[in-house]
Amino acid sequence: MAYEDAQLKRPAADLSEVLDFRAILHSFVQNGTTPPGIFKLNRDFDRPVFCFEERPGFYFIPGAIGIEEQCYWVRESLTSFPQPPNRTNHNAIYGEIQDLFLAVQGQRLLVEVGDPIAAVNHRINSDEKPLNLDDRRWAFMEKTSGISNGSRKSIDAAVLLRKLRWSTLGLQFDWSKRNYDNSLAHNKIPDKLCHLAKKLAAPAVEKGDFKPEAAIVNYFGSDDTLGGHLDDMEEDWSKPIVSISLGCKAIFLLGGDSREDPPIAMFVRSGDVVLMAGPARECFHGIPRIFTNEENAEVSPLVAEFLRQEDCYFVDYIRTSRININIRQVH
Ligand SMILES: O=C(O)CCC(=O)C(=O)O
Ligand SMILES: [Fe+2]
Repeated sequence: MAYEDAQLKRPAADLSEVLDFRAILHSFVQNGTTPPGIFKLNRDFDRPVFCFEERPGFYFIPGAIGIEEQCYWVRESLTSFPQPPNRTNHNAIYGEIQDLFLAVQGQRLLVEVGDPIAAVNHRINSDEKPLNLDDRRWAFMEKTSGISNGSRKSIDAAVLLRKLRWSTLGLQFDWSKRNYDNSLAHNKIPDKLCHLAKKLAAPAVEKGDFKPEAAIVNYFGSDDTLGGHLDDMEEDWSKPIVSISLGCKAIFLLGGDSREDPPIAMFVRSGDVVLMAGPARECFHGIPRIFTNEENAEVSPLVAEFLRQEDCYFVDYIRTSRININIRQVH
């Protein structure tokens, strides 16, 4: 996942060069035409599916997810997906964090509560089973509790949510070994996500079945990018990666199988779905830019839906963030 690629990282200077599949869909519906090098799949699916002549195995489904469903997946991405045993980028520093989003709503602080010296003293001075403070050294506390004063380290739950960069569902991906680690505790990928991924994957599944086993959820704040990379840790590359965009608009760069191939730049908006299967699994790709300013983020329908549901914490988050859920068959 971590192949840096200067070419893919560079933002497109001229946005008029960036392909806009919403406009492509619009003209296809109006007059049945597509730009040179792009065609619509002939087979019938719920929505038109577009492909590039020069990138077989890559599929773009504009507006594949409706607005209410987008809200549902944003909620899940912020509330249940980061819950243990799913791992997040915060695990390495804080250990398991339970109920991060509830803590944001409660305006709490994550406070370092474990005190290694107290634990040793406790062990020396008592016959009791030693306190297992090393397992849970951080806990959420009320800001008013006063415990954050003094020498204890603490961090605002809202800051932690901002710094959430990824969570992993189903089989857990070990970023240090760049591989799936079957021995790590995990839950099955949620049924609803499994059903959705199977349905979305259909245009890219020619034979056999697509079995969603793992997902990586990427969270992007305004300056976050994802460098050019390949997802090459899954066994069967004929199976697609199903990639769902939520929140702010971004630019997706699709390179070729060589770093020399000039990448194709396209906008990805909330509700768009990309599939990469077969030869497209060997295409470098990345996210060089997300748009968090109001006029370019194109997130207002989603914001309006959350406002209707009176969910200000979701609104605050999604106004300036993008979430990508990408689902994979591992074995
Ligand atoms: O954010 C995206 O649209 C792409 C994510 C991706 O390529 C990945 O997680 O491997
Ligand atoms: Fe990827």
